[in-house]
Amino acid sequence: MTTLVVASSQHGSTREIAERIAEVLRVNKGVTTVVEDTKDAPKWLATVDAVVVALPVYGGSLDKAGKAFLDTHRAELADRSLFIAVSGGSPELDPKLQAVVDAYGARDTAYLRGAVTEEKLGFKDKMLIKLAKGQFGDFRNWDAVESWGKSLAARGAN
Ligand SMILES: Cc1cc2nc3c(=O)[nH]c(=O)nc-3n(C[C@H](O)[C@H](O)[C@H](O)COP(=O)(O)O)c2cc1C
Repeated sequence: MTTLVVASSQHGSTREIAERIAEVLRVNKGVTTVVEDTKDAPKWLATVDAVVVALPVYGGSLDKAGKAFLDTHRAELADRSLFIAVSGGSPELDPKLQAVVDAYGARDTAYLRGAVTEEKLGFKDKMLIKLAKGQFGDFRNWDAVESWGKSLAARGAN
């Protein structure tokens, strides 16, 4: 059985989280994994039993491509073990967004802090972060990422 890890990522930090989740499942739990972006992930859906979707928060909403993947494939995902990881710059996930995430009926969800790297952002995005009084930095907690990733093996990602 293969676990599909879908990485919806605009600047790469959520992709690295998705890759680390896939790596710990593979190395520590012997699970066959594949990591794909939202464009290439659909072709795997028919052949996998478990799907982990990792997507960031942008401008107070779930990343458009990641949310579109969850919405478009809702029926197929309902027949599989689904896990959702949200990444964001804020210390905590807005409860309104948590409610949106919960509505997908995943077996488990996690909020894993991401990275807001000033050098990777264009002028407009930098201004948006500054206006929102957001912080720049790499807030990813790799211990939390790995421990959540490993925990999925006992809950259907195997
Ligand atoms: C323009 C912009 C808007 C953002 N808006 C939010 C936000 O509303 N809430 C939040 O928690 N993080 C916000 N972030 C932080 C991102 O969620 C974080 O940088 C995430 O790790 C980005 O993932 P990516 O590198 O895979 O694109 C924002 C980042 C940018 C650049």
